[in-house]
Amino acid sequence: MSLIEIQNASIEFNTGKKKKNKIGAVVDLDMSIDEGEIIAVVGESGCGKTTLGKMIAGIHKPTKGRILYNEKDIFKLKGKQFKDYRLSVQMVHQDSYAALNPNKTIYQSLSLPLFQHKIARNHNQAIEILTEFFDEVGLNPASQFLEKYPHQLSGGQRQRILLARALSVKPKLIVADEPVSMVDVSLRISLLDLMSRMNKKYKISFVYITHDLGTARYIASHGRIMVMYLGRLIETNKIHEAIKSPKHPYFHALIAAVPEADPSTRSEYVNKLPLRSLDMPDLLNLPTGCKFHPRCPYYTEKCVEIEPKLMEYDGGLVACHYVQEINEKRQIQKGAISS
Ligand SMILES: Nc1ncnc2c1ncn2[C@@H]1O[C@H](COP(=O)(O)OP(=O)(O)OP(=O)(O)O)[C@@H](O)[C@H]1O
Repeated sequence: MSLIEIQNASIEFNTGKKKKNKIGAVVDLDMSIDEGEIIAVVGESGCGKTTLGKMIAGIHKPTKGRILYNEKDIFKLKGKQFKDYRLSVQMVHQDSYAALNPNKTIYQSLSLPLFQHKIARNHNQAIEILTEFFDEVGLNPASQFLEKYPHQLSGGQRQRILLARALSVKPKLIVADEPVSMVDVSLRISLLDLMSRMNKKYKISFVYITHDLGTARYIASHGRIMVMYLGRLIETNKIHEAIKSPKHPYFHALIAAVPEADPSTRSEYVNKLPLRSLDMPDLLNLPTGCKFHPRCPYYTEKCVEIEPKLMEYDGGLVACHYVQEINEKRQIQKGAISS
């Protein structure tokens, strides 16, 4: 049984007073998250990753569709039950400075949810719980950090504190939205390792949101990837399979655009896919049919007219009318190169 099941969910935002000013940040999305699973959600800026994350965390209510948690619709949960859901799904944001109240010490900020949700009944219990999780995230002795204000800590330390805060309320799922993008490159791996450890030790599921395929591959090495384009899920599969052999032309182009430090480790898809346009369409003025067709080198009239649905292909799901033909073409090209 899935921990969370998202069924045909959409989120629209009004960007002006008129109906035509509505944008679909997430469109008809289906997805399930299993206990202990790590899913990386990738895509270009503005494709709806954060909106999806906030929807999973119960912050944005879908304008259509449902989110089930242990088979119950979370937006039909009342009072304490909804609060419990919000506690079970924690969100860690990229900007650790904005996520912490600058006028409160770390202890004041982190003990508040513990008291609110009766996880700690007094100061000593709160200190005990926070010390345990500060140790867990490598911030020891905890006393050295608890009395500090956010500005007195480094970005890496603040991000660890956010992870300790999330852990302290014993979540089932952490939605980590670009959690390492504002941290020094040298510290990124240790934070990703920390999340992997949390996943294994506490069986916490992770939805890891990023535009960086390298960190996605690292953290979700045994998990799944979901590729989003203009609010739509366009490809999903086990991450290794997907990166080794992307199926949707957009995902192929995304992978081919990643610079590799060691060219010998490049995947066979490193050959650039010459896109017809580098620009993303405007969400207020979307193309007809397949939303990728104005950029796709393989498009036909069918793509202009009909939006493809996700369909099973080679162990994953892909939303492309010509996935089979394109894949065959690639195999032939690959054969020609290697012979
Ligand atoms: N509260 C809001 N009101 C109106 N529009 C919004 C709101 N939140 C997001 N959007 C719009 O929805 C679209 C998707 O935004 P979202 O932040 O989910 O994308 P993203 O993939 O996370 O981007 P990034 O990687 O830049 O954070 C964008 O066009 C954004 O401007």
